Amino acid sequence: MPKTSEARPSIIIDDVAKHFTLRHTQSFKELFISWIQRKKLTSSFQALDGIDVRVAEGESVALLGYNGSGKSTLLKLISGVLRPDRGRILTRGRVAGLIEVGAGFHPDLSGRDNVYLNAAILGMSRPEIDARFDQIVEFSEIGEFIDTEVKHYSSGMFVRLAFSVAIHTELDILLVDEVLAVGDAPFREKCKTKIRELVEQGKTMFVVSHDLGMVSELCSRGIVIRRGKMIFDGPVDEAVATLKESTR
Ligand SMILES: Nc1ncnc2c1ncn2[C@@H]1O[C@H](COP(=O)(O)OP(=O)(O)OP(=O)(O)O)[C@@H](O)[C@H]1O
Repeated sequence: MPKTSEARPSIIIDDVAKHFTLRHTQSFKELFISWIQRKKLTSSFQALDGIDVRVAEGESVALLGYNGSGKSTLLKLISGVLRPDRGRILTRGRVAGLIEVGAGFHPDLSGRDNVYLNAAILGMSRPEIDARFDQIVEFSEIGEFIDTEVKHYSSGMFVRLAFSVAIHTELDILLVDEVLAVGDAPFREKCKTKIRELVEQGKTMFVVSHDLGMVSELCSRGIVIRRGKMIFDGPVDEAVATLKESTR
């Protein structure tokens, strides 16, 4: 599918800014001393500023940047977990976020129960989950551990199950934050294949990763963020080069 700006927009990010308030006290004593000394108890940190992005339906976009540049914050804004201070974010269709993977997982529940719980959170009905349950488990390769409480899972198993649930839901936009780094090599390959399939089906993909080889393979477009500002938006190879040339 040609990735032109004439395609229907899937995500519109319009002059978005987000700040966080940083606290500088821990205990009541510190709070009291700061108050006596008239020291500021908090400061404001601008995590994102003036972000303008339009993503067309079916585009796969890599979000690149060094640690703390604001990538996860932007994905959380797109998914609606956070709200921008300024600007607006519009998304078309259902957004499935692999952001804080397993955030909806309950450690004391079995893999099976967590599949039902998370798929329901992602908007699937009970009959839909019943129909896809075997596929979800098969893709995750959890096998006989599906009835074990997830607190006994390894971190890779946990991510595999969470990823599998998310990609088997009915989605239009998939937000992927670094999860692919956690699975082992065979699973990563399988995820890449699945992501390519989803892109071919016209789904929109926003991928955050430090694995530049992988994002170059999966994405056609790259956006580079440095200290909360967008410094590049264009072909993914040029985005990777821009990142490598830039400093934190
Ligand atoms: N809830 C919060 N409260 C205060 N500061 C925050 C909060 N969330 C993020 N930040 C700060 O905002 C900045 C951007 O964080 P973010 O997680 O978006 O970076 P990132 O580019 O995803 O980094 P990484 O590559 O390390 O995952 C960081 O300095 C972080 O400390």
